Amino acid sequence: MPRCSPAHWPLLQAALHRSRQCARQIVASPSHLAFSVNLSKPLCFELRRKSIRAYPQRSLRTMSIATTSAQVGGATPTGLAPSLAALAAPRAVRFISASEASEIDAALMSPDQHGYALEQLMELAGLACAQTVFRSYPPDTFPVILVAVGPGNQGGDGLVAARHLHHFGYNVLVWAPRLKGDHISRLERQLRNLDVFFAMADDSGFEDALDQADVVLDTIFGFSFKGPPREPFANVLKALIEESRMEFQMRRPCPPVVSVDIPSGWPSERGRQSERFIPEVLLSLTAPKSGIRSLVTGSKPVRHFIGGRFIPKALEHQYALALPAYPGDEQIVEVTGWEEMSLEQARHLAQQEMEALASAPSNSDEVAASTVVPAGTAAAHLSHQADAAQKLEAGAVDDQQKV
Ligand SMILES: NC(=O)C1=CN([C@@H]2O[C@H](COP(=O)(O)OP(=O)(O)OC[C@H]3O[C@@H](n4cnc5c(N)ncnc54)[C@H](OP(=O)(O)O)[C@@H]3O)[C@@H](O)[C@H]2O)[C@H](O)CC1
Repeated sequence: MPRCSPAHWPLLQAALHRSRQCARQIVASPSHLAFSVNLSKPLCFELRRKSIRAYPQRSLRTMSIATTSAQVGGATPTGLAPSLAALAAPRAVRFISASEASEIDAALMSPDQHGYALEQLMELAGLACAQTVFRSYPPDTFPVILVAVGPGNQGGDGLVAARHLHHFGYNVLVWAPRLKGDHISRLERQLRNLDVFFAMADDSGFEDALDQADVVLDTIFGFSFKGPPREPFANVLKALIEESRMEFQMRRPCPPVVSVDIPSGWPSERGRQSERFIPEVLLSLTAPKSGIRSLVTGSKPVRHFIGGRFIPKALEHQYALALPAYPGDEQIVEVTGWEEMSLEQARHLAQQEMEALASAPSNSDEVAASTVVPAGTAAAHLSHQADAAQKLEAGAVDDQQKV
């Protein structure tokens, strides 16, 4: 097994980065580090005194590097491992169908499987919505937000988001014509106690609020929308459809819209272009849905985030979700312009991660000290590590790198 010195780490990072390979699942202990690489193009690494050579090798499955904390310059392996994963994450997402999304929700909320309560997931989903708005349209430039709330769970996400957005410093207007159920009433109560403004629950209430808004959070319908829109939502959706927007633009430019999972009114799998409005930003909860493929990929993708940081690794593997790494403590990760990953590729990746996990150190001391670091905990170090790797790529990683 090769020995690794501190000088090798940036080179290894650069090699992974350059070859766009994926170090997905990392197992680290004070004395051992192992990670799997994306087997679409397996790599072997040869460590040299001052450089590292990477070359394709068919049979290689998991690379192991023996090291010690002393050898990595005092940095903890858990600190190093995530930066590798983040640097090398693949820039592709897998799209799931509406029925897969419902199945995943059911598994998350089954007491016998993952045990979540809907309210917990809604809270995290709503926080992700609020973070997406804040990241895309900060309140110093876009102080007034209209949150359009629908009758299902996505409407609940919207009410949670409205509360967070209030605390983030926005002036929040809520349009919510059909609030029902105990939990939804509690969320409404929380907002009313914060003096959040509720617009009249009809078309004119929506249009007045739209007139004042600098940005709109569209949480009317998610992946359970079916058939032609029914009142009281039909006219409001018309107002958001592009042609109606143009009329509106004669009075004032239409505010940008942030949609969740799928723009409201879009059929979740396919549908006519004329029935759609185009949001500026899309947040996919859990994983992108197949209905938004054309919106977020190709030559003119809208800004795209993934949120809903609550998927256990086992579930991610079961559905081959191939989720990207979330940076640090954030609830969203930006994936704008990422292309589609096929189901086959995603399954392959899931298989590799499971193998990497299975090949974790088995020695009892090591197991006790080891930490399984999912790629999702990785990217806190992303930007400065990426800069460092780019510089290294330009200079230190020389012609010895053959990939
Ligand atoms: N795991 C996660 O990522 C989570 C995501 N969440 C969010 O939940 C939605 C899906 O929630 P769901 O309640 O299943 O569905 P919707 O929010 O899309 O709305 C269903 C309601 O919409 C009504 N509906 C459906 N079609 C129409 C229509 N054509 N016209 C009018 N109204 C319509 C439907 O009414 P029915 O009478 O048909 O029952 C429902 O009332 C997901 O997208 C995420 O945003 C969860 O919050 C947490 C987990």
